[in-house]
Amino acid sequence: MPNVLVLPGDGIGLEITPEAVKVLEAVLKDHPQSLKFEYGLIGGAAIDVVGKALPDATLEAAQAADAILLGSVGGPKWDTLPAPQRPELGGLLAIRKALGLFANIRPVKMLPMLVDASTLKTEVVKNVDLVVLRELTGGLYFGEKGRGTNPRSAFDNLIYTEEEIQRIVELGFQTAMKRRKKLCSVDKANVLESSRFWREITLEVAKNYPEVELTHMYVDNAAMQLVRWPEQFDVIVTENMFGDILTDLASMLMGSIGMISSASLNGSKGLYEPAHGSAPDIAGKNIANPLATILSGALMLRYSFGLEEEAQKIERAVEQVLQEGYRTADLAKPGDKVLGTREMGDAVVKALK
Ligand SMILES: NC(=O)c1ccc[n+]([C@@H]2O[C@H](COP(=O)([O-])OP(=O)(O)OC[C@H]3O[C@@H](n4cnc5c(N)ncnc54)[C@H](O)[C@@H]3O)[C@@H](O)[C@H]2O)c1
Ligand SMILES: CC(C)[C@H](C(=O)O)[C@@H](O)C(=O)O
Ligand SMILES: [Mg+2]
Repeated sequence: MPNVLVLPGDGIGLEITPEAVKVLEAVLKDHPQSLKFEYGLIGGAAIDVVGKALPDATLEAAQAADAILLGSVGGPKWDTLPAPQRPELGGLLAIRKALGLFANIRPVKMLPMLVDASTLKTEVVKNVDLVVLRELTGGLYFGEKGRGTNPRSAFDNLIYTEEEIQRIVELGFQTAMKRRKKLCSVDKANVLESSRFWREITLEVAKNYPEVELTHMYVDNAAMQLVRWPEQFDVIVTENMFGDILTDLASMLMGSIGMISSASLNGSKGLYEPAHGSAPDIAGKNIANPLATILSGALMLRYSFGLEEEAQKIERAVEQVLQEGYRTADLAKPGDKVLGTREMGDAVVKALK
């Protein structure tokens, strides 16, 4: 039986991962393919218990697992630690790098019943259906960093190799081929040498995909265009930090940061997590939106286990619950039926039936 390593992490990670597990168990009940869930520590929770954000036992379990479900890491309690030991660098970035999870897929699709929840006008968001492919194991996050020779200065190096660019851009073209055949590569080639190189490699890869319409866009313009006319995008491929920022922005097209799921892939293994963080401001109150994590569970069934039908069942159940007017607080408008984190998980399970 395939096993899934569940890493709840910190803050609302502890509240949202059980809801995704609950939904995965429910959708696979009576199914010939069942999953075994194992649990591990990551982030601040791991620092507190074993003194390390990515314990060896967690990494070994992740290497052995067929897929990983992660909540979120970080919080004020660990903010004063030196950067490499913090939950973010020492935990999350470390596991992404160790498993070579270079491709982060973040779908941004407007659900019709959430059009009203968006802060943008209906006509701007109603047809949004795009996917961001974020390079996840290179760039600024992983370059050499530190204090300069003048200790009152600091630096972070942004380096991309040909291979790192090629493989994510290649996936961008392959993804576009299965969709509307439009790929927008986002960079800052008017300033950054790494972006000029990114563009050069992208143009080389493009020769193998003549059917795909390739455009290049500077990241500042891309941020503006995502708000102005998001429908123009089909597949966006971009480097690590630009993808981080643009996907938080894009989540609001769907009404909430609590709606954006993600899959981080290396070609054989997948780690699935919501794009949002540990939300210390609402942690422990049973008000966080678990849908991004539940939808990440659907991505797990799709990408790691080939269970497309079951993945769609989860997606349809989420839509049904929202269609019935149920909302977590982040999505709620006056008159909506507001559910807590657990109750939203229960509602999705019920809608599966
Ligand atoms: N993948 C991750 O584990 C991840 C991602 C982003 C941030 N972080 C970490 O999380 C901590 C908090 O960071 P932040 O505040 O900048 O970002 P955040 O995403 O945790 O929260 C930003 C805002 O969105 C809200 N929010 C986030 N998820 C929500 C959900 N599911 N339902 C309802 N509201 C939600 C929060 O309440 C907060 O107001 C930091 O330590 C940061 O490093 C971790
Ligand atoms: C917590 C942080 C390191 C992480 C990132 O920037 O990759 C998060 O913001 C994300 O989007 O997954
Ligand atoms: Mg982020």
